[in-house]
Amino acid sequence: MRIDVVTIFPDYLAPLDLSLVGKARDSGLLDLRVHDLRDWTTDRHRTVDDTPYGGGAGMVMKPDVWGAALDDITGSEVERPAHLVVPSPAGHLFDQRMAARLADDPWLVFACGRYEGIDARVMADARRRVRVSEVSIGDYVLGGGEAAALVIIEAVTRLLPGVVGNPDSLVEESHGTDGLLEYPVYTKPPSWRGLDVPEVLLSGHHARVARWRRDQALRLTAERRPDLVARLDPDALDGRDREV
Ligand SMILES: N#Cc1c(-c2ccc3cc[nH]c3c2)n[nH]c1N
Repeated sequence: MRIDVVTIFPDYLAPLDLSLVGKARDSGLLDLRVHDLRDWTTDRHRTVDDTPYGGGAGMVMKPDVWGAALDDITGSEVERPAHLVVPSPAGHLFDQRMAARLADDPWLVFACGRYEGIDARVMADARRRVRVSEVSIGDYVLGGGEAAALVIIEAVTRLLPGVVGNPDSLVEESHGTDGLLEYPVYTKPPSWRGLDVPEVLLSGHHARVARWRRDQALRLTAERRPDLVARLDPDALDGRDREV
């Protein structure tokens, strides 16, 4: 997979050199390139914003600068279709299912806005040539798209084949395929500051451990995310294996 990120704060994306995403880059599983939007400005002040039509506070990012940048980047490979991902508070809500869909794309280009956002004609023009998705990582306000790009890139990269050592670990986790929150986890010592690991986890009885974990996942999901419970398959709720 190739990922390009366009931003006026390239250093904001420095964490993508580390850990899981850094390893994916080093191993060649991920070709990630970060671009400074100001490289496409043409004035001596390297201006990327201007006042909003219709008035109002703040500034809007200029279409001509973004257009030049996206033309260069998305036009650089004809054999691979680019998918433009634009973090936006007005975007479709990002979730694990969207992460899985994006992980199937061969090429993602992130356009990270700042100020009051990117001139809407940039996305309208891009839609003439490439797939465009405006995506939000949640119902709160950030100062720009870079933090969202970090979140989305990490969630997508870890789903790429070969990135996570044990693919099984992708299954049993919060918001994984069973739609439940993850059960509590423990490691040595068996007792710590007077707090003991639940006995069942020390029993070696795999079926009981599995049942306990599912019960915990159901309990936590019901307590913390009743909205996810509403979406569950009723047959899956009791955790019994059934012949299909
Ligand atoms: N994704 C996302 C966002 C944003 C966001 C994204 C881009 C810009 C550009 C200027 N301000 C922004 C806020 N706020 N909250 C979210 N969940």
